[in-house]
Amino acid sequence: MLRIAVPNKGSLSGPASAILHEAGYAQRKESKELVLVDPDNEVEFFYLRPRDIAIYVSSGRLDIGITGRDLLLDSGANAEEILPLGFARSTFRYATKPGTAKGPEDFTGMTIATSYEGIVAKHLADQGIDASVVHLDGAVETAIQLGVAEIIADVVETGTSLRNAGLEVVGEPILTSEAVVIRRTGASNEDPKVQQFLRRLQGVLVARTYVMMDYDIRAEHLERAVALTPGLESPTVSPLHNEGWVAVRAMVPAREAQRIMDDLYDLGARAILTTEIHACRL
Ligand SMILES: Nc1ncnc2c1ncn2[C@@H]1O[C@H](COP(=O)(O)OP(=O)(O)OP(=O)(O)O)[C@@H](O)[C@H]1O
Ligand SMILES: O=P(O)(O)OC[C@H]1O[C@H](OP(=O)(O)OP(=O)(O)O)[C@H](O)[C@@H]1O
Ligand SMILES: [Mg+2]
Repeated sequence: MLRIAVPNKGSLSGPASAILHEAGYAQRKESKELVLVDPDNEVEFFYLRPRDIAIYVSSGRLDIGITGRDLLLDSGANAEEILPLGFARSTFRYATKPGTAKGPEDFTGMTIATSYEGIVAKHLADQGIDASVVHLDGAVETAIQLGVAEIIADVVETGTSLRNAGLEVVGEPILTSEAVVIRRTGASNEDPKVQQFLRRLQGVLVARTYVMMDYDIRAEHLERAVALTPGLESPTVSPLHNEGWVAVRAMVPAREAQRIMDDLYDLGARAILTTEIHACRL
């Protein structure tokens, strides 16, 4: 059985279970369940604290895990990223009250509060900055108001939490994060069960990113239409009963679908349809 770690709480938990469910795996019905066996797919899911997942995976007791890139790096665990998943996107940044510092070079002698001590200590050491780091579990934005630190280093998504605390980002982002699939560093790439798991998740990512587009067009405009909808390999072109017309079918990026439909219409295409893709293997 493939043993997989899944976040049990926080921002990663819901979307991680959702992508696994879309990929055809059984998922827990209740947030208190800690282990779930999916016998049909020969997989066992362990619902663990997101912060602990890299440690379990690096121990070799679990084959793979879903966690945040920032949590993986912070843990210092012997695990590596094998597939980015595109959700729980954020940046990790320093922030402070306006006027405190222009950049990390001004942090010398100051105290930085964070839940990600590993990332911050390494970043400061790499930059040769001599500052103290104080570890807090969460809600670190309040640490400045309460005088525990002059600077914070935290996850920033929309920036709302910082704004509400009267803080502003300082310096460049330390890193950009998203949910990722991880495995023990150097673990075999060839395990067919792991390969199948990754193909299924990739299939969901593609199905989320693309739509299927169908349209009819006069054969003389086909080349220009196909340039707009090149598909992944090459579009399917079928004859229509009406002579001089063909039907075209191709995958297109969902984000661009409306613009492509407008351009196809202007070229003379008609009966332009898009349909959602539910699953795929590339
Ligand atoms: N607002 C957010 N937007 C996107 N990703 C986030 C956000 N907050 C946290 N994350 C990501 O979630 C992961 C941290 O998960 P964790 O469960 O420790 O914290 P959380 O999601 O803030 O939950 P909580 O603080 O409620 O326990 C990290 O990868 C982090 O980048
Ligand atoms: O830029 P934003 O969109 O505001 O998102 C970022 C905030 O979200 C997370 O906090 P969370 O609500 O999980 O609380 P926590 O600080 O206790 O983890 C994170 O720690 C930031 O505080
Ligand atoms: Mg949080």
